[in-house]
Formats: sequence, C-alpha cells, structure tokens
Amino acid sequence: MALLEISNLTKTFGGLKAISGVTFSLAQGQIMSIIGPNGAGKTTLFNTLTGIYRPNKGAIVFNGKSLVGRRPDQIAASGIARTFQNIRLFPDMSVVENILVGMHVHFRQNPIQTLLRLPTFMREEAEAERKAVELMHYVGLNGVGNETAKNLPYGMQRRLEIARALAADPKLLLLDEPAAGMNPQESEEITKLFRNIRDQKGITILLIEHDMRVVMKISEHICVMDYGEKIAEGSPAEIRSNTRVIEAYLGRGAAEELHLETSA
Ligand SMILES: Nc1ncnc2c1ncn2[C@@H]1O[C@H](COP(=O)(O)OP(=O)(O)OP(=O)(O)O)[C@@H](O)[C@H]1O
Repeated sequence: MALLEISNLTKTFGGLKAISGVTFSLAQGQIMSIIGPNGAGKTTLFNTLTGIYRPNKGAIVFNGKSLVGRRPDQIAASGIARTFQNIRLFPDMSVVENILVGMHVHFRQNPIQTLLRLPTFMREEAEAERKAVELMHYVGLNGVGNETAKNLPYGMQRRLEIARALAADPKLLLLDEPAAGMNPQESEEITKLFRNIRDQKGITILLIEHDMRVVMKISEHICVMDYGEKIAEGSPAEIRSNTRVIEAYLGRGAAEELHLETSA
C-alpha cells in the first residue's frame, strides 16, 4: 500500500495555478525526488502537504487517512516531518534544545506535571535528552550539544535541522533543498545520511533538490514539475533521457554529463 497518495491536487494563488492537477504516490520506504525549474510549484506542494495551504482541489491520503483540512500540528503528529529551504532553527537555543523542540509533538506531560516537576516529568525529560544526544550523534554532530545553534557552520546547521525533524519520529521526511549551499563533499556526505535514515530507520523520504548529482544518486523514483504540472515521472535513467524534461529543465549538456557520470 502507498504511504502517501496525492491525486489531482490543485492549489491556486489568485489567477496563478501553482499546482495543477498533480497525481503521484509514494511507497513505504521509498526515496523519491521532486525536481523542476524555479517556480514549478515544488515548495507549494510541500506547503500543501503539511497543512500550511489548503488545496483548492484534490486529495492527499497519508497512511490511509485524508490530510486535507487538517492543521500543520495535526499533520506533524500523524508522522510527517520536514526541513526548510532556508534553515529554520531556534538560533539562540542550544543544539540539544533545538532537537528537544522536535520531540514536543509526542510529549505526554500536562502543565501541572511540568510545573511541579513530578517524577513522571523528570523521567520523561531525562529520556528525551538522552534521545536528543543520540540523534545529534546520528546525524554526525559530535561534541556540540551545548553550542548555540546560530554559531554552528552552515553544513552543521543543516544536519541539526535533520536531527530535529527525526526527533518527531516521522514515517515520512520531507526535505526541501537539503544540499543547497553545500560543497560536493558535504552533499555526498548528506546523501549518505539520507540513505542511512531510510535503510536503518525505515523512514520514507521525499525531497526537493536542484543538485542533480544528489538526485540521480539517491532517488528510486523522480517526479518532474513545470508550471505547476507534473510533466514526467520515472526512474533516474528514464528522467535523464526524457526529452520533455531535458527541454524544460535539465538541458541537453547537463543530461549527457549526468548520463556519463552515472554510467562511469
Ligand atoms: N503564498 C504565495 N502567494 C502567491 N504566489 C505564490 C505563493 N507561494 C508561491 N507562489 C507562486 O507559486 C509558484 C510556485 O512557487 P514555488 O515556490 O512552489 O516554486 P518552486 O518550484 O518551489 O520554486 P524554487 O525552485 O524556486 O523554490 C510561483 O509562481 C510562486 O511565485
């Protein structure tokens, strides 16, 4: 059964169709990318999926339940976590505190327990901190638990965002341009991290990415958007040789280069 099924999804802003009748599905455990030129509607798709926008038409079914009309916090609690195109951390909080924020969707304490610092609260807090430190190590951040988030180098802030998303224990992870601003070595390392997240934690991944080396290396399936419409979908090899995708987005030179690199 598909974990996520999107059918005939449409989102307009005034007269502009940012998403126009898009249909695709994502199987449990799959890594899928959404690519396409600037303004194609990729981020709007994420914002519609996570309840920031309500679609004008269409259905979004996650884990057998409709998400249309549900609030972002309800959607997060149902198992969808995301990172953003522009990193959104709590800049003045520590690394561990930022990860703890990601866990709040599952905290069970009520305000009385918290205020009185009852044993249940203390136990849950200690357990949450232990889990936060574990996740910090998992994403490759070591010895920086007490550092203020804003003082971390850019690549480490990206990893921290991923740790915070994982802290919510998601079934589906949405990554919006996770390799943006990274050098080739950093993007290669982060690609490995995504594969580990899927292989070791069984988390399904949907990513928007402009770095075609990352996309072609990691994706099992690719969906291509242009002017709000899905213009193609398929395996990396199918997408690299799709004439419409080459014309709308990849360009002939880039497609040939990618073909040579991946067949080398
Ligand atoms: N809140 C909004 N109000 C009005 N128009 C919007 C809004 N959000 C997005 N748009 C428009 O919808 C279209 C799709 O934008 P979107 O950001 O989803 O594209 P994208 O594929 O993510 O682009 P990029 O690769 O540059 O991030 C664009 O024309 C954009 O200007």
